[in-house]
Parts: sequence; structure tokens; C-alpha cells
Amino acid sequence: MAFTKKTVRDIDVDGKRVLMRVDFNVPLKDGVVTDDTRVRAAIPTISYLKEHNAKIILMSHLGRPKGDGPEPELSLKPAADKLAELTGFDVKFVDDTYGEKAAAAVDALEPGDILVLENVRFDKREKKNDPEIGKILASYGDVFVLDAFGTAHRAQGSVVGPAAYLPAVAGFLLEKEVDTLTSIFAEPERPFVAIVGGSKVSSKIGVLDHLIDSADTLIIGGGMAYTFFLAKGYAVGTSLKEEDWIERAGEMLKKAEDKGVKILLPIDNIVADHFGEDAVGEVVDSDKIPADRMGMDIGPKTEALYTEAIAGAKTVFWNGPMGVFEMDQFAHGTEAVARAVADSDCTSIIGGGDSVAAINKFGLADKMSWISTGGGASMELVEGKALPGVEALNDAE
Ligand SMILES: Nc1ncnc2c1ncn2[C@@H]1O[C@H](COP(=O)(O)OP(=O)(O)O)[C@@H](O)[C@H]1O
Ligand SMILES: O=C(OP(=O)(O)O)[C@H](O)COP(=O)(O)O
Repeated sequence: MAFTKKTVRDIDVDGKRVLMRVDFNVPLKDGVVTDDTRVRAAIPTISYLKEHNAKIILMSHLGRPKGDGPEPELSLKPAADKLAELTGFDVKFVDDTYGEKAAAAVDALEPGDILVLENVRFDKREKKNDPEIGKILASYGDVFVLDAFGTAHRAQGSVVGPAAYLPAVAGFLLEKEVDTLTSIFAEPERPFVAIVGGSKVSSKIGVLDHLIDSADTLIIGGGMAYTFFLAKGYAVGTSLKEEDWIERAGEMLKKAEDKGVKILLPIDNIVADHFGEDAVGEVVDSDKIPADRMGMDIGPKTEALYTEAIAGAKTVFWNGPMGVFEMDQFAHGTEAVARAVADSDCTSIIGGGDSVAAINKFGLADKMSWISTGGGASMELVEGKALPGVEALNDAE
């Protein structure tokens, strides 16, 4: 299915104030961007707008701030600096989003200038999709561009709000992501193996239900696994879990069994007594996690099981690391799965900020068919859902 929304190519941006929502939700360590994939991915649209003399106003969230004011460690300044470094453009930054300071910085823009606003989530009205947020942001622009594929599944103020007030079109990244993913998911070559892990359990666990309908094998790892262990009656110690989902997880296991879809869960795990750089791992079987231990990675027997399942795949969709890969001692499971995907003769789609950071950490990005900047967003596309951000844009004629 071709992309059905207007894009930046369809509008005149010369001398106009272009308000653009990007996804600069990048991993940071000590104030430095540790994976710049999402910043790089926004550059084609930014460069196009600059070449066409637009005044460019960029906005994004970063992380999940509480929403009652600035949190310096979640400032967008490092992402703005990264954009300047990657492009050589002069990138201005204003430490305000909805106030007079931001408005004044917008007013001072000349054609070709680029301004990054502070984290849109420093105000709780953003996540609540308060119409006031859309209105304030829209006042900064003459047109609205959505290029934040990774956040297009969130009906939040800066993603859908400005479209109510301004002509609203897609950027090149959004267009390419939606086109590529919908065409792969429409008729995946089989066996289709879906791999889901990571920590955003509540926002992604529901999609697993759909994956049972579309995938031949579903591999579960990372923080996602422990809710399923609870459904199987295993104790999970202090591992990440989502109590409200235990019953549904049990229903999913039953549904998969009835449909003949294989769900693979870890059979062993690397556990630790606390979450930290100095934590030391030990291997335990999945039904023997001690009460004072938390699961940090999949274990060696699980790596072998998952590697074998991936080797026979024709399509792999992967979102969410198998463990806390940022800490080297818990990165082994994610690396083993990444290598299995890289070595297999399949169409491979990797989605999500952290999953992509993991693939980059292991130097395997060029072995994958499509690296998507969105984890949750690509999960919703695989589910066949429309993304609210895309829905809010103007239809192509
Ligand atoms: N067992 C686990 N316990 C806690 N966190 C985990 C576990 N396994 C993986 N994670 C964390 O999950 C995070 C990524 O999850 P998520 O945001 O859902 O993925 P993505 O950004 O790829 O969509 C990583 O920071 C990783 O450390
Ligand atoms: O990182 C993101 O999603 P992802 O981890 O599913 O890829 C997006 O920036 C959305 O962030 P959110 O899940 O805090 O709304």
C-alpha cells in the first residue's frame, strides 16, 4: 500500500516557519548521545527544508520525564549538539518549549535557520494531549511536519496537536518507514519469526496477542519474559513484571498452543542481586529464580534454542533487547540473538531505539534488511493498526 498522506514535497516551504516533530529520544550516558541513529535518520528532511529556505523549528521528547518541569539530565541539548556535529549546520537551542523564551527564539529565525526546542515532555500536558499544547506549538509554525516515526503511535500534544491548526505533512523518514514496514508485514515470507523483549512491557505486551495470529514462532526475552513466567506459575524474584497482565499472558500461551504457534520463552536466565554496573550474574533455570534475584539476560541454553529457531526463518521482526545489554555482563544474550539474525538468510527488521543501539554496539547494522527507528510504532504496524500521528496528517490528493 502506497503512502497516502501529503509529504514535504507537496508543500511550499520557502521562507515559511516549519514546525517539525522529530524523534530525538536517544540513549544518553553522562550527557553524551551514545547512539545517534535517530538523529541521523531525521537529517534528510532537515536538509531538504534548509535547502528550500525554511525556518526550521524542531521538537521532540527525550525519555520519560515526570512532566512537572525541567529535568536537566533529559534535556534535548545533547541531541541538538549531535545534529550540529553530524551536519555541520549551525543548530540553535532554546531551553524552553511553551513559553515566551521559545516564542522569541522562533521569532528571531531567518530562512535556513534551525532551532531545537527543549523536551516537550517537561510539561505534563504533552502526554495528556491537552489541546492547549497543540495550539501553542502550532503558533510557532506556518506548516507542521511529522517525521517522528518512533513516536507516531503516541496520540500526544506535539505529535498530533499542531495538525488541528496547520497544514500537516509527513517527512521523508516517516514516509519511508511506513511504506517499508507495511509492505513487509502485508505478506511476510514464512516462517515468520517475531522476537520481542525489552522493558516497555505494558505498552508492548498486547501486541504479542496479534503476533500469535501472524507469526509462526514468537520468541520472548528481556523484561517481557517474566510476566509469562508468572502465568506459568514460576516465581520471578525481583525481576521486571506486569502484574495486571499475568492473566492475559496465560491466555496468550493457551491461544498459541491451540493455534500451533510456537512461543519460545527463556529456559534459563542470568540473574543478579541488584540492577547496576557492578552486578554479577549467575545462571539459573527459569523455574528456579531465587526470591532475591532479578533476571538480567537470557541464559546459554536459551541462546542455543533461540539461535536454532532464527536460523530457519525467512522473515524476522525484532523489537526489544534480550537483556540489559548496556551492561557488558548482560549483553551476551542480545548479541547471540543479533548474530543469529545477521547469519540467517532472512528479511530482518529491527525496530526500537534500544534494539537498534544494541545492533550498532555489536557492529551488525549493515547485516540487517531494515533498521526501523520505532519499536512500539513498528509493533503497531505489524498489528495492522493505524498510527495516530500519521492519521492526523493531510491526505494526498
Ligand atoms: N530483564 C530485563 N530487565 C530490565 N530491563 C531490561 C531487561 N531486558 C532488557 N531490558 C532493557 O530494556 C530496554 C529496552 O527496552 P525497550 O525500550 O522496550 O526497547 P526498544 O527501545 O528497542 O523499543 C533496554 O534499556 C534494556 O536494558
Ligand atoms: O523510544 C521510543 O519508542 P520505542 O522504545 O518503542 O522505540 C519512542 O521515542 C517513544 O517513546 P515512549 O515509549 O516513551 O513514548
